[in-house]
Amino acid sequence: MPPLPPGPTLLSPLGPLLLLAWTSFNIEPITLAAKYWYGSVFTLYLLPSSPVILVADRAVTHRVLVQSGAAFADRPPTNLPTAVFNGDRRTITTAAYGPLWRALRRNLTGGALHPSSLRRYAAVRADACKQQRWWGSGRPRASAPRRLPRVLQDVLRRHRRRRRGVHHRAAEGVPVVGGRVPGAWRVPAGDQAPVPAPVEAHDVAPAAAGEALRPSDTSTPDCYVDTDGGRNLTESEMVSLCSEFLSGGPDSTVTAMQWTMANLVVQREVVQAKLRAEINGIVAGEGGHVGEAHLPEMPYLKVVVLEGLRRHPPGRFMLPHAAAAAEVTIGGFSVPRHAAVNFTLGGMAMDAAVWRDPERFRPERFLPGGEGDGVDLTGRKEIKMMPFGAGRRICPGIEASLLHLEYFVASMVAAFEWREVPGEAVGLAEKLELTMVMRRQLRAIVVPCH
Ligand code: HEM
Repeated sequence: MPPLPPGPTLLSPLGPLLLLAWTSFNIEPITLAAKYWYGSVFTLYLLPSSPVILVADRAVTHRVLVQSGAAFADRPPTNLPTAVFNGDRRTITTAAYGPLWRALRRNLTGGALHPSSLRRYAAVRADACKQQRWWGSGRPRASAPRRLPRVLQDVLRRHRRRRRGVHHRAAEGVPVVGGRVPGAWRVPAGDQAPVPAPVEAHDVAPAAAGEALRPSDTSTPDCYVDTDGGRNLTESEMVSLCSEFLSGGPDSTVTAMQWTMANLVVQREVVQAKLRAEINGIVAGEGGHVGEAHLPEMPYLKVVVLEGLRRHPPGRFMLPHAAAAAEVTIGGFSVPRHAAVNFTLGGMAMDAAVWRDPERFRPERFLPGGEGDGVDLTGRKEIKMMPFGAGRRICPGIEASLLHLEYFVASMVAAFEWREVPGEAVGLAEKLELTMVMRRQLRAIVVPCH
């Protein structure tokens, strides 16, 4: 077999110390230096026994994730803490590439995240926007950071419907433990492709944690996996699935939204004013209220959101991938079966070979004639930026996230002018938490426009 990709051996003893010392330790600068010294495929030993193979080249990433199909669509085995929190590889994010992963993912994309489902929740989003009206006091407020996560989580969590008198409470279709748990798809046993089939809803009384689930409603609610080979999901599996849905999704979206709003505050007179002019031109006759039907008519809004995702991708790496078979190579180097393989998603979006003046927030680069014109976020043809990943494991929340970003950014800009607090310049320094957030939270004066 060819050797592992080269990499800094010094990190082998230092890696665990760095990780222990800083839980939010950002390895991005190390990957930049490693790329310089070792080329675009290299190995980092953040834990001595677990090499991470990093790919820092757009063309190689395209070959590995898109052209090679499923070759790198697996995930590495989970360590103990991840297994505790993620139901031992029984969530979409952690499941091995295979029938369970396919079933879980199809249930999400064909159900809760299906465009028709997303459309159905337009009223919840509109309601969330109405609740923001109190922001417009003209006084400085840390509005965006405090309210945005709540607004989005409201949207994702409080999807209420009444069917035949039964009140379902579900997070875009994900069962909520402790409330009413909607039924879901049955995953057939064996290796055949899972065929979704609705099964009954269940009711978990809040006080009855641990008790058996009782069928309570035979309507067909939004779905999630309920059974696997004929068995019910355990409560801990349900919690893991709910948590996967409710934590990563809103967190990444809110992060992207805050960065976009921050840049709109910094460039109030140019970018924000241009965006408001576009929005007003479309919604002026409707009291400034943005409806989702208006969004396709707003090309500048789209490029503002794209530039936010390019300049400040919430994650700088993907979730770790792994080879789906033994004896696989990348760029002539060996990739052991269960080794983590990752991609420098953040670095690629700042690649000066593609992006002119990449540090600058400049939405115009995505307009006709610009270097980002026609960019494909799924990276099917080529990878220029990939805030949602690429290939088989690409983020299934991509459409939902773009809708939320466009709708909320447009609504916030239509309703308020966002101004810098005098004497308090908006800082664009970063801090690594679950996602790459603003080191100093955005504070802005929001002035009602209507
Ligand atoms: C701006 C918002 C978001 C960004 C930037 C983002 C980004 C990503 C990235 C980079 C990955 C890793 C892809 C890979 O490993 O190849 C991912 C995976 C995933 N995302 Fe998102 N995401 C966002 C929103 C959401 C939302 C709203 C949901 C669902 C409600 C979601 C659910 C998932 C799931 C389940 C996976 C795992 C996919 C798999 O392993 O097959 N994400 N996301």
